[in-house]
Amino acid sequence: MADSSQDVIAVIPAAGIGSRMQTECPKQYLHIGDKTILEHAVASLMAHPRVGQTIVAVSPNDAYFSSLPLASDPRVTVVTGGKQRADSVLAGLQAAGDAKWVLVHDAARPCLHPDDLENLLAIIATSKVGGILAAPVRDTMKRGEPGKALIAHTVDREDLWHALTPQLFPLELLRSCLLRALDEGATITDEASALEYCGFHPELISARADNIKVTRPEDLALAAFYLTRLTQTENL
Ligand SMILES: Nc1ccn([C@@H]2O[C@H](COP(=O)(O)OP(=O)(O)OP(=O)(O)O)[C@@H](O)[C@H]2O)c(=O)n1
Ligand SMILES: C[C@](O)(CO)[C@H](O)COP(=O)(O)O
Repeated sequence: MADSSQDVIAVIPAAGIGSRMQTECPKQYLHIGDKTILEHAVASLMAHPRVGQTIVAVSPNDAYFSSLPLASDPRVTVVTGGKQRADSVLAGLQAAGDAKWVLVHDAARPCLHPDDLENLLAIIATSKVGGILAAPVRDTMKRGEPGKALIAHTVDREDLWHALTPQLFPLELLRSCLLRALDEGATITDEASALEYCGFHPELISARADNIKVTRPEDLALAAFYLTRLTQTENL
């Protein structure tokens, strides 16, 4: 029977190939300690009492997911992802039950801090549009000349943020915005961009910068370091 305190579902896009990581297996299946990056990412959401059904979108050619304990967890549903990240997220949403809100979290972000998840979920009490975890830009930002490694100008970093995940939205609103944006050929790199395309202004929830996405080879050691620190300080 569904638990009514679990009013949020989670969708984990995990159908990427990790081309920038240059490893043999997709990066979400690399191990940090005794778990894969995907398992760390899923566990960080499932640890929250409000999170119920968790939907993982994997590649049609995936050869790894079925051997993980997650594959036989009754709270986990697996779906086939698509060509782009947004297609994978949409495939996950199409398999969702009747929860009102959905958290979307990259399979490649294993270092989510529970306080950031709590801060994001807190907006459910006041928001009709949803929001995302984000980190204010710290460095001086340069715009390059198109196609050249030459500085065109310095970009004002005031009000500039790094978009992170999880991103939290009313399920039906996200589904309809993604369908419209994809149908109209918009560029959608995260869920918020689908809502922006449809005229909404999701909230920015200031979050820790150590919630990194493992993208390039050098990120793996950093993620392992952050995760060890998180496990030690939070007793996870
Ligand atoms: N068609 C796709 C592409 C990406 N993703 C997922 O979206 C998240 C963020 O994407 P990114 O870091 O770009 O992952 P990859 O696409 O795997 O990496 P790359 O761009 O280096 O190939 C990852 O969890 C990835 O598995 C997905 O579910 N479906
Ligand atoms: C969703 C995301 O992680 C937000 O930072 C990001 O957009 C994923 O894709 P990218 O191609 O690595 O930007």
